[in-house]
Amino acid sequence: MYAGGGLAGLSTAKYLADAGHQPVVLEARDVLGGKVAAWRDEDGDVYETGLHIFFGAYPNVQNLFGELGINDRLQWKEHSMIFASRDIPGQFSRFDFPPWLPAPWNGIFAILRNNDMLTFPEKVQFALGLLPAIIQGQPYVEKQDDKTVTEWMRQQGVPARVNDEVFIAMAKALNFINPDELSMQCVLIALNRFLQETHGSKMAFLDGSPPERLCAPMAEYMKAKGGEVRTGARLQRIELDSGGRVAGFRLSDGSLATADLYVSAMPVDPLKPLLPEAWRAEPYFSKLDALVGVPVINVHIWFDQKLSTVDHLLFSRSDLLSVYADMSTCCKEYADEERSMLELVFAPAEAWIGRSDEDIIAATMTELERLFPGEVAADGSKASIRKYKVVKTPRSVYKTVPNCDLARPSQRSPISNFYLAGDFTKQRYLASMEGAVFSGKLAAQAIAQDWNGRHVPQQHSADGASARVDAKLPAPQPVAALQG
Ligand SMILES: Cc1cc2nc3c(=O)[nH]c(=O)nc-3n(C[C@H](O)[C@H](O)[C@H](O)COP(=O)(O)OP(=O)(O)OC[C@H]3O[C@@H](n4cnc5c(N)ncnc54)[C@H](O)[C@@H]3O)c2cc1C
Repeated sequence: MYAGGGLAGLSTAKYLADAGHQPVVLEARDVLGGKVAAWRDEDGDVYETGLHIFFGAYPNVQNLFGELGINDRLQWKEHSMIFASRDIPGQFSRFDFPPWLPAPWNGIFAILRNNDMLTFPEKVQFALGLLPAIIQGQPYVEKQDDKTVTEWMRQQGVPARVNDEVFIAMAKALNFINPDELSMQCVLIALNRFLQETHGSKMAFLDGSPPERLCAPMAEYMKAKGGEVRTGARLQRIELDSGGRVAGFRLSDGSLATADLYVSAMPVDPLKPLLPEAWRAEPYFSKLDALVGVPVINVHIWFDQKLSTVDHLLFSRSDLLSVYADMSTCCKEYADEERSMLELVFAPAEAWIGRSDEDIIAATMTELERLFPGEVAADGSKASIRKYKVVKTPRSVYKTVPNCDLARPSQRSPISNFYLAGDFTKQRYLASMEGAVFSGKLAAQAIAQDWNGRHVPQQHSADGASARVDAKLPAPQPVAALQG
């Protein structure tokens, strides 16, 4: 029984269905996908919770697409990173990764070739700052969770301009916050993947609405194996038995959903208030208090004409915006040769999440004036807005501030019949679609290990006692089959 029909819940269910279980996914909303959820407006146009990019460094997502037979739905773009100029309106600067060079040389080549953003001495100083990470590897990366990106830059003697030119954009893209808040560990994890894997930073767009093009095939796959998906089924209380284990999920309609095993694949913010009092003293659960979702806003503007955009993700490097794309060019289902639809991530959004849609659109238009000086005017006197949609997520992915990595829980909880999945749970891919899918796979793997019928699993009880748990479930497939 799984609460949460985002990518983590669907991934857990998919991999447990593969292992012979009959998962039931309970999703509170009437749409699957969670942070990749999307809707259609009265014209049939899609608007989304977030502009989503898939990276080459997402092996579990790519395996999943392969297993579902939907590889062709990923629209891979040129291997480049494109940044708007901070000083010259309408100018862009590219980092092009040559296809004929393997990692890390393709990345080094791309950085050395770009002279618009950093000078050669600044690149050298940044590379020197990174030396400890290159020499000491993962232990060093983990230690950097105690400082922000800005603090790390200062400590390593990296010029402040490197922070301003590159890392404001990167921090906003990674976690919707600025580098003076983001943990340096987060940046090093991303850089590591991008520099170690030849295609790590290559980007793809899904070819249409995520609930239809990705979540539906996941749901169909597990349903074909005996699973079930119920939308509009909101978990309201976790009922316990006399031993402190889960006895059932009480739903908001008053019904009690029962099963052999329970998984929460909800985001950390709605999970915390649902944790039973009896579990709260356990550090595994109490430390979740340190994880808090960050606000973000996703803006869609449909224009009456085609703007001069490219078929790629763009880093806006503007104060209020993070990344954006012309979805009428980048995404097959949203294609329109005559008119643009810009999808833009508005971040940091703390000060804006309570503001009206009109205010947010007006602020976005002012930023767009700089990005499209010949085509967009804030007063709408150039390209006109046909319509817009603003989707606010007051608590999105967990805010990756220093020291919060320690609070991320493993998928196996101290309660023997309760597991966690979700991008915030411990896995090596941060809060991302890859992290969500991988967390589901790890939760399925933990369940398979604990309930494989060949041994009685250890109960990791809050009081440290080991209790017997009946292995009632069908024997799953070998655990190795679940690994990414
Ligand atoms: C604006 C934006 C842009 C993003 N861009 C990218 C990107 O480019 N690349 C990338 O990799 N990642 C990106 N992400 C992050 C990515 O979307 C998430 O990391 C991932 O989708 C999280 O999946 P999840 O299953 O862990 O959580 P969620 O998607 O939040 O799913 C949790 C589910 O639980 C449900 N739920 C909540 N409470 C209950 C309850 N009481 N009972 C039952 N169900 C409940 C929710 O409705 C939801 O469906 C972006 C996120 C946002 C918001």
